[in-house]
Amino acid sequence: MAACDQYTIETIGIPSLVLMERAALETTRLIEQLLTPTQVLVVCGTGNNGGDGLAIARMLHVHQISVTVVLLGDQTHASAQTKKQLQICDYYQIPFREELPEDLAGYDLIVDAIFGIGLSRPITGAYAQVIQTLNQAQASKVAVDMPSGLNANTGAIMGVAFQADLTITMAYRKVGQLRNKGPVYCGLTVPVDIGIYRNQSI
Ligand SMILES: NC(=O)C1=CN([C@@H]2O[C@H](COP(=O)(O)OP(=O)(O)OC[C@H]3O[C@@H](n4cnc5c(N)ncnc54)[C@H](O)[C@@H]3O)[C@@H](O)[C@H]2O)[C@@H](O)CC1
Ligand SMILES: [K+]
Repeated sequence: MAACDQYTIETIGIPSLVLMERAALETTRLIEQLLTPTQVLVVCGTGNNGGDGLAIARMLHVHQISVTVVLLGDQTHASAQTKKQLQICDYYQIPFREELPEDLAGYDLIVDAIFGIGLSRPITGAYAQVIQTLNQAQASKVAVDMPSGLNANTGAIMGVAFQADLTITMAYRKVGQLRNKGPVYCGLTVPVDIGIYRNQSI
């Protein structure tokens, strides 16, 4: 998948931010159609999966759906696209918090945009605690691209993983969604077309 992203961005020339906007548009559309949420908690990391989450939060906000954004990690280390999405959220005066709200009972939807296919090591510490707390909430749960903590290649749990009801995944299903713990942690998996394509050699 990373090779397909790279090919689309570097060889075909579609900018990364365009793909992110398409990912967020498709995800927001499905969330609104399938779940009609009213109070949404969007939990973001600082990689591009988090950038998807920030764009989704902004699109829900523009559609007058109440959103709370939690940004985990050091935003000075955020990817370029995620920094851009933070600036756009600033324009819309969408505030973000660095920790989960005490009480999650008021949310009818939680969106997991902490880690996607860039997860590279087991999840520990504050990230692990956040995921465990989210898993206990009553709200519906949507994962952006991958449930955070699920290995995209193997379907193994990397310490802890977000337990999704619905996973909206970009372009193609990942191997890890179909193997091992993948089906259990993804819930229903829906691939969406965001303009990423593979060439014959990938
Ligand atoms: N490349 C692109 O242009 C696109 C990417 N997209 C999204 O971007 C995601 C991939 O983005 P990235 O490659 O930035 O990766 P992620 O956003 O999945 O995560 C990468 C970040 O997490 C950190 N990290 C990894 N494992 C960790 C752990 N266990 N504990 C703490 N930090 C950890 C890494 O150091 C890095 O900063 C996709 O899953 C998809 O959601 C989409 O927006 C479509 C376009
Ligand atoms: K995720």
